[in-house]
Amino acid sequence: MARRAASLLSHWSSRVFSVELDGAPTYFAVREKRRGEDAPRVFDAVRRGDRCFSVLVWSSDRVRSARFHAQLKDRLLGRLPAGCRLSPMSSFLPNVRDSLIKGYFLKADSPSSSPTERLLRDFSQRDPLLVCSYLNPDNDQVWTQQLWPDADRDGTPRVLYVVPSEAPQEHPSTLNLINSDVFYSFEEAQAVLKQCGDIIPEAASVLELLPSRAEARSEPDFPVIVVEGLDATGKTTLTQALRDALGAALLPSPPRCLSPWRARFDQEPPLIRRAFYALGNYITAENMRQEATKAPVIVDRYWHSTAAYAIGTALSGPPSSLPAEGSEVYRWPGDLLQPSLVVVLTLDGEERKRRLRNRAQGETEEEQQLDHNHLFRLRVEEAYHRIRGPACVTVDAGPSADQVLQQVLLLIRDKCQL
Ligand SMILES: Nc1nc2c(ncn2[C@H]2C[C@H](O)[C@@H](COP(=O)(O)OP(=O)(O)OP(=O)(O)O)O2)c(=O)[nH]1
Ligand SMILES: Nc1ncnc2c1ncn2[C@@H]1O[C@H](COP(=O)(O)OP(=O)(O)O)[C@@H](O)[C@H]1O
Repeated sequence: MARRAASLLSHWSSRVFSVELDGAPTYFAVREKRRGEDAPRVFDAVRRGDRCFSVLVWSSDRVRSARFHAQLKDRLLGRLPAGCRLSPMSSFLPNVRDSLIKGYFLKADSPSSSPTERLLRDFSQRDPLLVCSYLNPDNDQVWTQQLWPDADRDGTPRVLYVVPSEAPQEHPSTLNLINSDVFYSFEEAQAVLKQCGDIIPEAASVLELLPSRAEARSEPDFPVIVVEGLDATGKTTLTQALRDALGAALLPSPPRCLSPWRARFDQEPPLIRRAFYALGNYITAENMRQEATKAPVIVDRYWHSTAAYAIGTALSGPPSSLPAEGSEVYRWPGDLLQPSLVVVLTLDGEERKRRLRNRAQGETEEEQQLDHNHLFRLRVEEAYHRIRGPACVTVDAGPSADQVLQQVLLLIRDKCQL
């Protein structure tokens, strides 16, 4: 830990800091020498003399960091003076994957800010946090950053000058998705749940249900068809009708064997939650392989949902903030069985809302988000269409249930020679 801390701090002035203001990232860096540039945008709304701070989560244990970061905002808001405003913040070394650390930038409630400062000192001594204070000592455009503890080993304060920084080509939260929001191998996802063993007892039960290893290759005798789409697009209706029309096996995802623990893992931060869903897909793949020796197989959600919801959740802003088409983020895991056909149902927003209202069952927290957060829904929809892997066909789910069924049956006959 000490070695990684030393490495983290030794590259500190090479880092870029990103603070989200009204949903848009602004950037700054820190330099040893004072340069007469304008103050970075993040200080625009700060009155002269106000104090600002940043709180970044850092621990050599990524599960501990993920869980601490998930609780950090509530912990800060629960104890900071009411006037403090938190903005999501991250810091990274340009083009260095796994260099991303996340937290919050906060503007103190008043120039005195001593209650805030006292609280942050208390936090920084107990928790896996890197705390910085920001000052503009001469009341001019120049701001300084002071990384706590206040001084280097030889006792001199480690004061750096804050300068504007260019936006990176790709925001590192994009590359950070890989194997922390979206998992591209059985082992990577399994490793996260193994790391959770001492804090989430249910992880052991899930690990016991996993296949001994992931086996992508398979020449099933019968086709495997996955139906994907946002909530209330008609997946359940269509998959049940396809099962009856084709005499097929119908597999849910996550698989039924994980149902007892789904709600428990839905409470966890993305790193853990997405590893859980990713492992569910590997169990479903085993079930597909077995069932496809006897009859066609229909699956309600699979890898597309896992990846699209993870990407849509991890990033913010409009679909243009997603990684470009062709990015490695959209690749299919090399060890995950590919279905014969993926049908993605699309539906007009108002009709989807109407169907959602008509549907008896409740909504998951993510389904509610889909409705309240228009941009989240657009990001998920766009991610669905950028994912590469098996043949993926978009079907308009607007017509009647029977018309959609007939259209998909024609597709299956055409693509799967069934
Ligand atoms: N099945 C599945 N759902 C995921 C995954 N990642 C996130 N989710 C979210 C998407 C939805 O908000 C919610 C859907 O859960 P289910 O598929 O069990 O429910 P259901 O099939 O009833 O969803 P639906 O509203 O019918 O599309 O879970 C994943 O990897 N698999
Ligand atoms: N093609 C369709 N036309 C009209 N209503 C539909 C159609 N398909 C499904 N529905 C209705 O819309 C609601 C959501 O359908 P459902 O199959 O549960 O979607 P999903 O599984 O994607 O959430 C249900 O009340 C269902 O009866």
